Amino acid sequence: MKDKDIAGESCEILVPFHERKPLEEIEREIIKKYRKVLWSKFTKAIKDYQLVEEGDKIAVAISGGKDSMLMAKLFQELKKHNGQINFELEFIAMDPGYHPDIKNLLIENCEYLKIPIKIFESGIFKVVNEIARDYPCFMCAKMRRGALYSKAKELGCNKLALGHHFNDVIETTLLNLFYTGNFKTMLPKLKSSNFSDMELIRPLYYIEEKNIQRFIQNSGIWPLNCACMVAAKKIGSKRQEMKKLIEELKKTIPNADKSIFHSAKNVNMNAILGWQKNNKKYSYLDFY
Ligand SMILES: Nc1ncnc2c1ncn2[C@@H]1O[C@H](COP(=O)(O)OP(=O)(O)OP(=O)(O)O)[C@@H](O)[C@H]1O
Repeated sequence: MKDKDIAGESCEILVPFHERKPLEEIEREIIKKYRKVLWSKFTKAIKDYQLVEEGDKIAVAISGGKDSMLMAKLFQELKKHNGQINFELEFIAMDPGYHPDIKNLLIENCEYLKIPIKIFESGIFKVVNEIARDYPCFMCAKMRRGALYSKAKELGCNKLALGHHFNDVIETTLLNLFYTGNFKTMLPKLKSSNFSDMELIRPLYYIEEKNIQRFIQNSGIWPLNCACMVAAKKIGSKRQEMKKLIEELKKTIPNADKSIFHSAKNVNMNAILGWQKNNKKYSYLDFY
């Protein structure tokens, strides 16, 4: 069975262009054919934001989707080719209560790609379905983050890597702007507020989604497209709405995506009405 049969209705299906390529070829292409759009962007984010440091033990969170599978392979390549920094990797996959076919697809893909995942169960789908029917996505994301941090900590890791990429960053920025009226982006790393000595890192920060899709489809892999069993059929995705909006904007403003991304680096504090820091609100008039 192909996973298009089990995906939610609102999910985009990534259909491979051809049969699965041999693993050695997939690995080689990451650093050769996709050097500019994947490998260099991954290493640049790591360097710019010091995402990987000496002695780190990093829990790489694998959902089985295209983004986190690529992230796993990039980390494995980094370990192979980087001689300077000593770091260790754990690959963790949380089973929130997947359909058995989804779980099998996850396991089979990871076996083929030689990603040694540690799967653990959380029962999140069941809990969310029972106690948070009206806001399942919010609750699910919160519980998922907690479950991943706990597992990472249990394995002795000091960092948790998530597969958010460039487009997730700009979509989040616009979601905040349009739906909550604030300016807030997604950061490349942050300290956990609930788990001491744990950091969250996003090494795909500079990587564009279209290049991840191209790589995955060219590799011949069927990723998990949308494994949600709770909300997928109930709600349309606001993120999808932002994605479409950005595509429209790019037709007339080709660099719109890059400008949204860079705007979070170029905030002019002399032309800002108000801001929040550590839960405290400030107005520019406080400093007038
Ligand atoms: N069940 C899970 N087990 C482990 N990690 C997860 C799981 N679900 C999500 N993650 C992590 O959180 C990141 C963001 O999750 P989200 O659901 O937004 O992913 P996505 O955009 O569909 O990415 P992916 O293609 O990797 O699934 C994933 O890239 C992955 O690193």
